[in-house]
Amino acid sequence: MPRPVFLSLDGLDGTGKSTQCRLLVEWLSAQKIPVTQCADPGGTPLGQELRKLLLFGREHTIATTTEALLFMASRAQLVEEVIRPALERGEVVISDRFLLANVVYQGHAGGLSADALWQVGAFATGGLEPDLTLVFDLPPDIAVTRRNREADRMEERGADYYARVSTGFKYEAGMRPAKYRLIDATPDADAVQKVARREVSRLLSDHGWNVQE
Ligand SMILES: Nc1ncnc2c1ncn2[C@@H]1O[C@H](COP(=O)(O)OP(=O)(O)OP(=O)(O)O)[C@@H](O)[C@H]1O
Ligand SMILES: Cc1cn([C@H]2C[C@H](O)[C@@H](COP(=O)(O)O)O2)c(=O)[nH]c1=O
Repeated sequence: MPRPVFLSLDGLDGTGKSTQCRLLVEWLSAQKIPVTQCADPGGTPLGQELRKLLLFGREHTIATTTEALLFMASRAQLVEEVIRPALERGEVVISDRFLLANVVYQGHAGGLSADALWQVGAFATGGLEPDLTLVFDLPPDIAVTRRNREADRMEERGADYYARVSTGFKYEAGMRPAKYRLIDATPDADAVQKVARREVSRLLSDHGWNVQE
C-alpha cells in the first residue's frame, strides 16, 4: 500500500519553483497518482489574505519578527486545512515553499535566529516536515531577470538581501543532505524537470508508489 508523501520546492524568487511544481503535478496526475498542490504563503482563504498583506501591504510597517510570524500563521492554517487532510487521504502533497523559506528569508537574510525560527516553525506545523525539499539554485542576478513583473514587497529588497537568501538556502541544504536536494536551475525548464522527476521518482518508490519517470 503506497504511503503519503510530502514534498516541497523552494529557492530564490524567480528560480522556477511554480513552473516545476506545475510540471510535477501534470506528470503525477497523468499516472493517476493522487496529488494535492499548494502554495506557502497562501493556499487557504485566510492564507490568501495574509499573502496579500505580506507581499503587497505597503501601507504598514512590518517588523521582521511580525513578518516571520505572519508567514508562520499562514503555514499553520495551510497545514491544518489542506496538507494534513491530504496526507490523511494517502495523497502526495507538493507545496510551493514551506518552513525552510521562513528560516532563510527572515533568519539568514533578515537577521532573526534560524534556530528560533525552526522551533517556532515546529510549533506552527505541529512538527510536520516535508519528506524531501527540492531547493532550486540560480545566481541571484539571473533570478531577477527571470522575474518579468513588478517587484512585490519582498522582492524590493536589495541585492545584498538576496545574496544572503541564496547563501542561506545553500547552507541549510548542506546541513541536511538527506532532506534537501540542491538542483541547478540554470538549464531550461524541461532539463530541470528531468532532474526533479528523478528525485521525486526515487522518493515515491521508497514510499511504495509505482511511478514511471
Ligand atoms: N529553467 C528556466 N529557464 C528559463 N526561464 C524559466 C525557467 N523556469 C521558469 N522560467 C521562467 O521564469 C519565470 C519565473 O518562473 P516561476 O514563476 O516558475 O518562478 P518562481 O520561482 O515560482 O518565482 P516566484 O518565487 O517569484 O513566484 C517565468 O517567466 C518562467 O516561465
Ligand atoms: C514562505 C515564505 C516566503 N517568503 C517570501 C519568499 C517570496 O519572496 C515570497 C513568496 O512569494 P512566492 O511567489 O510564493 O515565491 O515570500 C518569506 O519571506 N518567508 C516565508 O516563510
